[in-house]
Amino acid sequence: MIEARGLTKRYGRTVAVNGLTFTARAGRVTGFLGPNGAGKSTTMRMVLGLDTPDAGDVLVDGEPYRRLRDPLRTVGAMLDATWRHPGRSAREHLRWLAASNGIPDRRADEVLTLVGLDTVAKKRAGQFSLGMLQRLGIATALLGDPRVLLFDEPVNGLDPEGIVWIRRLMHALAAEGRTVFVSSHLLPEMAQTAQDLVVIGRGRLIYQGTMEEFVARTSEHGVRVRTPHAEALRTALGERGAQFTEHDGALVVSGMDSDALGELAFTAGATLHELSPITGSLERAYLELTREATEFTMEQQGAAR
Ligand SMILES: Nc1ncnc2c1ncn2[C@@H]1O[C@H](COP(=O)(O)OP(=O)(O)OP(=O)(O)O)[C@@H](O)[C@H]1O
Repeated sequence: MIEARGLTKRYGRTVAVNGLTFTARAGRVTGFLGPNGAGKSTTMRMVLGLDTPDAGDVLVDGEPYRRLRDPLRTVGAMLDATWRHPGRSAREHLRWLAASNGIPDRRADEVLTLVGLDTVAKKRAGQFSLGMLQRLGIATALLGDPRVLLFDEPVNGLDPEGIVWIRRLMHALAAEGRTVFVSSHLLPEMAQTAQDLVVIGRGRLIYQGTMEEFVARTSEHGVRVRTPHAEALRTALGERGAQFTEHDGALVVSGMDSDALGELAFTAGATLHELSPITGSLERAYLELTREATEFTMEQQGAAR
């Protein structure tokens, strides 16, 4: 489990993280989302003791990182997959890390097999592709068999096969009871990977809860229709008191399901070229929520002046 309480970090006049409180639970994949510069990387660095908070604290399985007796066995992370020792092979790199942390040599081979790099274990990491480096970064995070895992943008630059592989791996790690905390800008991918969400904007918490609730609570639902007889349908909708908006030659009707709308169109003599229910999506919910947060913060700043 990761527990942040009132976590705050300033860089000069920039408040990168501002009173952030959240929990990432064990046995779940928690997506960490926010616009560029929202404070995600800074938060992750504080979880890992690489940055010191100005206020608040963050606990990993009940302890601040710096008090962990066996950090690599408690928490593993991949923050920047492009780092590697160019002259060392993947196996040498992992064995060196294992040796300096009291982890047996054979664990290096185990994690290389786990991430599918066993056939290139002796190749120098300087010659690795981005996808191979991502896998090596994940192998490094898994080396100490930790209960808590952090991944910052793990699917960046991966091909579709690599993306599916990472998604499955994260689900498997969470199913083993581990805490998996992952940031990504790829919302459709996150929608399939994360079970819980922590969303931040300008260093503050915007949402914490399940993916399902996030999408259901914030997203608009409705039915999209296209018809060459739009006027007839508008009149019928008006008589029924239904709410609708118009986008790109289509009507988006709320408060009616597609069955009722299809019947109404039929009675109004409006031929339908499209009748599609709009269900919530992570992308839509995310855009709505982060936009509000940005506007709110800007208003606050304006009022303070
Ligand atoms: N070492 C630093 N020195 C000064 N300012 C910093 C430093 N690190 C981060 N910041 C600032 O803190 C804010 C939060 O940055 P951070 O990198 O944590 O955001 P992020 O959510 O990870 O963004 P992105 O999605 O673009 O990676 C930004 O305004 C950034 O410019």
